[in-house]
Amino acid sequence: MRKVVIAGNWKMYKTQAQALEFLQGFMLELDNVPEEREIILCAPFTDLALLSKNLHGSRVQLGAQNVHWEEAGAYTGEISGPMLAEIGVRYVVVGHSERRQYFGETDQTVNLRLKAAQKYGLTPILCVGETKQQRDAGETEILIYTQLEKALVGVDQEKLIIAYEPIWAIGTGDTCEAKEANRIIGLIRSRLSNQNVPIQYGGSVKPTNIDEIMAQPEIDGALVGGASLEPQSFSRIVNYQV
Ligand SMILES: O=C(CO)COP(=O)(O)O
Repeated sequence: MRKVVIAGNWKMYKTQAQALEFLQGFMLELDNVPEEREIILCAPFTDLALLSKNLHGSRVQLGAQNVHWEEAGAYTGEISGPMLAEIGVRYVVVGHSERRQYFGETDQTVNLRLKAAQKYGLTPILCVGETKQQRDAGETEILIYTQLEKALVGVDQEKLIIAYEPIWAIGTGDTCEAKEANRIIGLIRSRLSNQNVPIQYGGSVKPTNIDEIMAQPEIDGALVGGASLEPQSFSRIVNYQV
């Protein structure tokens, strides 16, 4: 059985005060969420220790948005797996398109980060997805296969989540049709050796489209940006109706 995993990616939003305010509203809305749904908040580094304390004993797990491949070293501005694990972080987003686009992330560095995450006990959420230009050129499948192949060399598929995030659907309100997301996610699964890897959809997931997305047989969850910032909208998403 594949696990359902709903993760919020807060990106570069929320001071500690704002993170606490979010929890006050959000935690009240989880009572009816079926137990088998994994709920993760991927927060900025400065929020993680505080969130860890406040989420202790709750069902909400903590994720980071990046991890370096070395245990320690002269890497100004980076963060290591042991630093994250020590404060209770369990997941980490790796290879998000914003990191690839603005911070020079490549399939090779994605691969290094995935292996490091696993080495230090974190479950990585690997993001893959095409640009509008690549989609229009009919290159979606080959691009995703290449991203997967290069990212997954030496990676343990027992401790992995994948998120299909078409770049043209991120932050645009332009969601990928649920059926098309389902098709691509099926193709991603066909390239994996472990058929139990949860595969999420990400890109303009909202309270208004989550039910249709989660109704798709191949889609195991969502990676949610903007709509994870408000307690009401993210709680509606984790409370999706089947
Ligand atoms: O990038 C995303 C999640 O990682 C998606 O962002 P939006 O939900 O804001 O489109």
